[in-house]
Amino acid sequence: MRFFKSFKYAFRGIVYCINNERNMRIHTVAALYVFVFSLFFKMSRTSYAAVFLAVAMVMAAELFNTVAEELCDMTAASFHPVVRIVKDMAAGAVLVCAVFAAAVGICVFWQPAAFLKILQFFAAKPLMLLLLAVSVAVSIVFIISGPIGIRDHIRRNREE
Ligand SMILES: Nc1ncnc2c1ncn2[C@@H]1O[C@H](COP(=O)(O)OP(=O)(O)OP(=O)(O)O)[C@@H](O)[C@H]1O
Repeated sequence: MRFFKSFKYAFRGIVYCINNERNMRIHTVAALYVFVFSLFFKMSRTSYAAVFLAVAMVMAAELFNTVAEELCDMTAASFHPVVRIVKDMAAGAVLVCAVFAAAVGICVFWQPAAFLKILQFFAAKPLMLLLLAVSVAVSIVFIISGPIGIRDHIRRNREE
C-alpha cells in the first residue's frame, strides 16, 4: 500500500509542475509530438533509448528547477543573493539538458527522407492535416492556460 502511495505522491508532484509551470507544459507537449512523429522515422532501439533519456532528462530537470523555485520563494520573499544564484543554477540545469536534448534530436531525427514522408502523408490525407491543426491549437491553449486555466474558463462559461 505504501508503495502505491509513493506513486500517488510522485504523480501529484508531476501534476503540480504541469499545472504551474508553462515550461513543463511545453516539454510535455513537445515530448508527445516527438513520440508521435517518430513513427515516420527510421528508429532503432538505441535511437528510442536516446530519445527517452533526453525527454526524461529535460522533464526531471524542470521538476528539480521547480523544487528549487518553490523552496526559494518559501524561504525568501524579497531579494536574496543566495536565492538568485540557486534559481539561476537550477534554470541553468534545465538549459543544459534542453540543449543536449536538442542535439540528440538532431542526431536521431536528421533524416530528410522522413521529412518528405511526413509532407506526403499530410498532403495525401487532409483529414489528418485537420487533426494535426486541431491538435496544435489545443496544445497552444494547453501551454498558455494550463489545465487549471482551462478548467476555470469552462466553469466561468457554465456559470454565465
Ligand atoms: N528572491 C529573489 N532574490 C534574488 N533573485 C531572485 C529572486 N527571485 C528571482 N530572482 C532572480 O530572477 C530570476 C527569475 O526568477 P523567477 O522566480 O521568476 O524564475 P523563472 O525562471 O522566471 O521562474 P518561472 O519558471 O516560475 O517563470 C532568477 O533566476 C533569479 O536570478
